[in-house]
Amino acid sequence: MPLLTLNRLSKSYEKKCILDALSMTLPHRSCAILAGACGSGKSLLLRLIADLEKPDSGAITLDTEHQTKPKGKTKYRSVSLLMQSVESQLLGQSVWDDLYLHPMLAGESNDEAKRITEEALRHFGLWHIRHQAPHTLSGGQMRLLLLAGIFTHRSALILLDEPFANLDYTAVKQVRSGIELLLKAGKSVIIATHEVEKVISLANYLLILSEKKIALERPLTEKNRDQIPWQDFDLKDPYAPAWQW
Ligand SMILES: Nc1ncnc2c1ncn2[C@@H]1O[C@H](COP(=O)(O)OP(=O)(O)OP(=O)(O)O)[C@@H](O)[C@H]1O
Repeated sequence: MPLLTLNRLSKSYEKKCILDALSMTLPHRSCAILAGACGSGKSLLLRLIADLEKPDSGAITLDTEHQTKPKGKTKYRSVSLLMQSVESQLLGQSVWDDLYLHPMLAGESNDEAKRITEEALRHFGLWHIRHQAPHTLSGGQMRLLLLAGIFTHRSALILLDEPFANLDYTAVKQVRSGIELLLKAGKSVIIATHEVEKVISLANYLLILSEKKIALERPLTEKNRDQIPWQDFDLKDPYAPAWQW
């Protein structure tokens, strides 16, 4: 069974149809790029998968059979979403506090939450700035902090909405290394992005959203990436050097 199956999802706003009987599957251990033009519905699709909004019709099935579920009273999530508006998702007074909220909200004991927080901060290279206020971090550090929080969730599937928006090259590298840590931990990731070239070397699956549906869905490899009809969907950045990431 695939990790995620979407079956004929439809969604309209005030009679304007945005997604129309959209279907797709996502294999386990995927790092998928979700590409598509502005306004095609990428963010909406991620919100539907994260259960933040309901479709008008259709079904979403997630296979959590193999997910490590915590014992006892601890809650767990199946899907975590990093939204585009980064600052609105940072809640703590310090980097430490912000990360600590994740295991605390999941119902971990104080000691376990402290252990998880320290581990995630060290793992994501944020330990040295643990006393800094989140709103004083750079854009790349903010996203890393959010990825570190998601790392503690035990979610099977992680959704990232435009994780490279407004970042310089150093920050792009930081976010890419954060995504690599999530992948190494066995999580699957869907990355909605216009900046395909920044993540193509990490990705192993491609989803293109066009005309209210997934118009193209296939495994992505170094060998087949040049055969994808990127131009048909206006997705290859004419200003970026060929896939150099
Ligand atoms: N809550 C809402 N109410 C009305 N229309 C909405 C709502 N949310 C999204 N839309 C519309 O749905 C369409 C898809 O929006 P969405 O933000 O998902 O696109 P996108 O592909 O993520 O765009 P971008 O790449 O620019 O971020 C747009 O036309 C948008 O105006």
